[in-house]
Amino acid sequence: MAARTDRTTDPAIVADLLLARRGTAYFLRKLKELPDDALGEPSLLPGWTRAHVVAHVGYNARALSRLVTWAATGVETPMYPSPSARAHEIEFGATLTPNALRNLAEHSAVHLNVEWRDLPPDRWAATVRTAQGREVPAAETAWMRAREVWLHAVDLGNGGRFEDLPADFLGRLLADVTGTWSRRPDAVPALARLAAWATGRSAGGVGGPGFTAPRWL
Ligand SMILES: O=C(O)/C=C/C(=O)CC(=O)C(=O)O
Repeated sequence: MAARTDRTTDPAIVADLLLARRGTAYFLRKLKELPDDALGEPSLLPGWTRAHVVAHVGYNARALSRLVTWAATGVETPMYPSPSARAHEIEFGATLTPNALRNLAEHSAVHLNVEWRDLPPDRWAATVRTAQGREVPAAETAWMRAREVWLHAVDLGNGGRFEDLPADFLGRLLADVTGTWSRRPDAVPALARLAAWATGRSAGGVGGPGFTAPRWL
């Protein structure tokens, strides 16, 4: 019997799927390195334990699987019923046992992978709506997942570093951030500081006391 592989052969989608899958492997590796009793400790995200991060990453895979199902069937299947349902689910997830959390992270990733694998080539262009209300082609789910797994691997706070993340991921992440900031007047000061630093015109760096990066997602 032939091995089952992705039905899409579009080079851009194949590359994004690879980035998401490598990020998932990295996240799951950082999770495996954590002993059970470390999951209740704070993550690098304010107000979230590592258990919150793991629950969020698991539920994100389920939410993205719903978008892929939407693309496959044409039946609207939102990521989450509402922002409060999303927040409630993460709070609930953070109370799961370490074993259940590990299962959630792994099984949801496998499920998303199968949904991607089986999505017919012509359905990757189908429009779906994200939890932020953005209308995007289903192909964007691969990049959305890559962003979640690479960033939240660092947020686990057990040694994951931006320096370990692939350069193509970092470049695209910054393009996402600066793209969002350039459309938001309140974020222009941050954009200006970043541009000054990146072009070698600000020896003082980007941040500083009392200067917090504006939201980008
Ligand atoms: O990229 C977007 O428009 C939305 C992304 C998310 O909502 C990712 C999450 O924060 C999540 O799945 O909970």
